[in-house]
Amino acid sequence: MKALKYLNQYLWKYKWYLILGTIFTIISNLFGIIPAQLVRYALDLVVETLDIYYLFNGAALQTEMYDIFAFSILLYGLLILAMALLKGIFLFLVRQTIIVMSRHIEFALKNDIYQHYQTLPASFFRRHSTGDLMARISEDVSNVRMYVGPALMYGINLIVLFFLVISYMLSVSTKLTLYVLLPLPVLSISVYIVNSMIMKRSQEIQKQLSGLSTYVQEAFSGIRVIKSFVQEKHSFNNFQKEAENFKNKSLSLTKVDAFFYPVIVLLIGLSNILVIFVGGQEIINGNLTPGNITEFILYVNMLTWPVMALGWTTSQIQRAASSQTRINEFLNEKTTLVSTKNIEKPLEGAITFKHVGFTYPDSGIKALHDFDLHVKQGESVAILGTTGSGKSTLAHLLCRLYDPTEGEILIDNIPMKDYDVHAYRRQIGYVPQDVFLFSDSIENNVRFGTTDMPFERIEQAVKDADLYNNIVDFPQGYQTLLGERGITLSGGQKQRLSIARAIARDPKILVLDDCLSAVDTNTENIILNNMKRIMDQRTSVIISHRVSSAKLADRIVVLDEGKIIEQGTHTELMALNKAYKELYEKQLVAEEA
Ligand SMILES: Nc1ncnc2c1ncn2[C@@H]1O[C@H](COP(=O)(O)OP(=O)(O)OP(=O)(O)O)[C@@H](O)[C@H]1O
Repeated sequence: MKALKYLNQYLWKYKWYLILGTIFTIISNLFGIIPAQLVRYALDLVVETLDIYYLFNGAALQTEMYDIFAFSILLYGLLILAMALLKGIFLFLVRQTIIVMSRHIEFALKNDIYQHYQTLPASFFRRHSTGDLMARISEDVSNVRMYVGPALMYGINLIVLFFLVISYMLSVSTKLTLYVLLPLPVLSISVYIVNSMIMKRSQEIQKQLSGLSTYVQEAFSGIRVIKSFVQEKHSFNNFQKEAENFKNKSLSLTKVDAFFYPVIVLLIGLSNILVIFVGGQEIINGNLTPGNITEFILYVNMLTWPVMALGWTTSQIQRAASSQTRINEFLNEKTTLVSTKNIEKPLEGAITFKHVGFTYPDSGIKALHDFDLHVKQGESVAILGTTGSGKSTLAHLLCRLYDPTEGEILIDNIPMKDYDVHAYRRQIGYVPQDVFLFSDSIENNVRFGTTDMPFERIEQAVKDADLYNNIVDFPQGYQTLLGERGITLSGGQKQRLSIARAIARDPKILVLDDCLSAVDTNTENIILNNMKRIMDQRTSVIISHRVSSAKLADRIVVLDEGKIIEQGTHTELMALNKAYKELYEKQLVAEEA
């Protein structure tokens, strides 16, 4: 429950909706209660006037009396109708304030969570699955909205109605009020118990459903593998098992539902029987009128729905509390990638690694050991190494996706940590190993949020990445849609588009993480030569496991198990006759073969 305190700031922000909503709830309930008294007056009028009416049997006055009597009844009827109409109008206003407030809170909360997600470091996204992140920003926020919306609305309504109805009941008869209220706690508790059962089973169904959807999503994403390994039958059997589980869980919920509603109706019926029995005795004793009993029955029935809603409301609050706990868990995570000095200045591009060591926090794997390297401004350095030697880790550190666990990195002789994180990253062009393109046009993928980027710059970047000829061949050119809604580019085209995106931003430091692996050696040479031209006076770090990508660099650094084992130019390393030369010859033989 404590977790829900977090929402108070939003409730405070939209307090006027809440205050007005409460006022409208009081008014709408008043218009709901007054008709019960009108019914009492009308009924008592009928009972009393009928006796007098029959006394005047045959007299001319009887017709006159009938007219007055019929007019009064009609008036009561019209008044009741008017009250119902007014109640409806105010109920509409209640929803227009409290439910609207809940939608505003949902919107604000979603925005805050999304914004917060974006501040969190890469390690956070490694620890949590995308499904989990999505569930917290969608399903959990929806649960929380049910609390600040419908649950709050029914809660306020319940308090107001209880207070009003019980004071009206007490003003008529204390004894009858006590009898009437007797079954209500039982009703409330049983609704709560059954609701908790429903909630538990619904959650299980929800979990099973998300398992089922994940299975189906994965099966269709990997449909090519399933088909080529002729695993359709096996895949269907697995699906059937999951679906069977889902069916059984849904049936168990239906059982509870089917039992629940008749029990509620029975308990309400019991309250009504009590009113008629005890009230009937009171009428015989002359303490109450038939109008009073009718009024009471109306009151009891008025209380039933809110009492039923009490169980629902409490379980919604519980559900919201557990959802908010999950949301708070992420909101309380703070990024460790902060800057103390927030320096914002144009970079020149000199990079110094000083005894840098790095251990991945989640796996404990030490990816870099005592790494020392100085890259001059404008120099191009190739980092070469076997798989798992720590090359991508270097790229992550250069983009400040992680901070070194030992030593430090200096950029233009200033610790990287002192730069404002965003201002620093804006000057880095990063081409990741796993290319990621958005389901958008080619132009927007290159532009990527920089709305004021001139089209000529995009075109030049595309030409430098050797993608121009491919794009002009597409019927829609730069407006060609990619991803789910559009075409699928080949692996090499994707890599080149990703390079165009990085160079279009005119970065001071370019980090290419093995991003030429899917292009042929010829294209690789064209791109690297273009890169040499554009990156003149800028620094580039070219990470690769291919010698062909490395040999054009000013300097080559060979990495093994997170340590530098050789460095120098292509000619120097060839002369050294060690790891580089061995790799070069191996790859040359493979290429010739
Ligand atoms: N996010 C991560 N969390 C935990 N361990 C990681 C993570 N990324 C990499 N590692 C581990 O760190 C080591 C270095 O990985 P890295 O990706 O830097 O190698 P690499 O040289 O780029 O390899 P490749 O050429 O195959 O991409 C590996 O042992 C890897 O398993």
